[in-house]
Amino acid sequence: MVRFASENLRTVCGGPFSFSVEAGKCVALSGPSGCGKTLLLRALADLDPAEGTVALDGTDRNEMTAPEWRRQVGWLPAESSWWTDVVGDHFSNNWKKYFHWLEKLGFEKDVLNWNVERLSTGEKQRLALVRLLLNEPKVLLLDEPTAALDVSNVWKVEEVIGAYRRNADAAVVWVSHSPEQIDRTADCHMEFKNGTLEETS
Ligand SMILES: Nc1ncnc2c1ncn2[C@@H]1O[C@H](COP(=O)(O)OP(=O)(O)OP(=O)(O)O)[C@@H](O)[C@H]1O
Repeated sequence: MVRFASENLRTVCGGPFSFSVEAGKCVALSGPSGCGKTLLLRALADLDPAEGTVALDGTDRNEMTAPEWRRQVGWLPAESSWWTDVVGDHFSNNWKKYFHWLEKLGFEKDVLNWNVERLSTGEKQRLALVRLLLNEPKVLLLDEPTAALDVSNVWKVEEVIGAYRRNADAAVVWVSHSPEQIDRTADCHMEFKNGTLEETS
């Protein structure tokens, strides 16, 4: 089943971008710095205006409210935003159901009481991932989700995303600069070339 598809999408930086991701599959996107990867993810998440169409399970983005689209099409930015002082304030009430993800990523329950100011870049990155998964999105748009992490944490994050993908049958679009990571995680690899996307495998 095609879970997520874009057709002739154009951002300020390029296009047309046409690709689809089946339920439970992962498409990796790569390309040089500044080629427009983040802008494409933001357009897919309906955060920036863009020409063209994007559909989730056959339903066009314009047929849903923006909050509903963004809940189901979850965007993990390269740099996460935190809007209150305490970590736990950012987590939805179902955090207990998914506490094992926090544990898997090296945290104890106490992390919910931590002040956001003390978080390292890598801690923010891992916590922002769990925060996103708590919304149970059908699509994950991941912008370099392991960029700030050591090897051991890279593998843990890959495992959590892989487990979520399988369990939720989620479609994943994963921006990565690492060919090894793309080999480990993706079913298909698309590269930015001349302002658009070319499939490499
Ligand atoms: N709102 C905007 N209007 C016009 N140009 C923009 C806008 N936002 C970003 N850009 C430019 O578009 C280009 C692509 O930016 P983008 O953040 O998508 O790159 P990227 O491929 O994600 O890069 P990196 O790998 O460094 O994160 C950059 O040159 C950037 O300066």
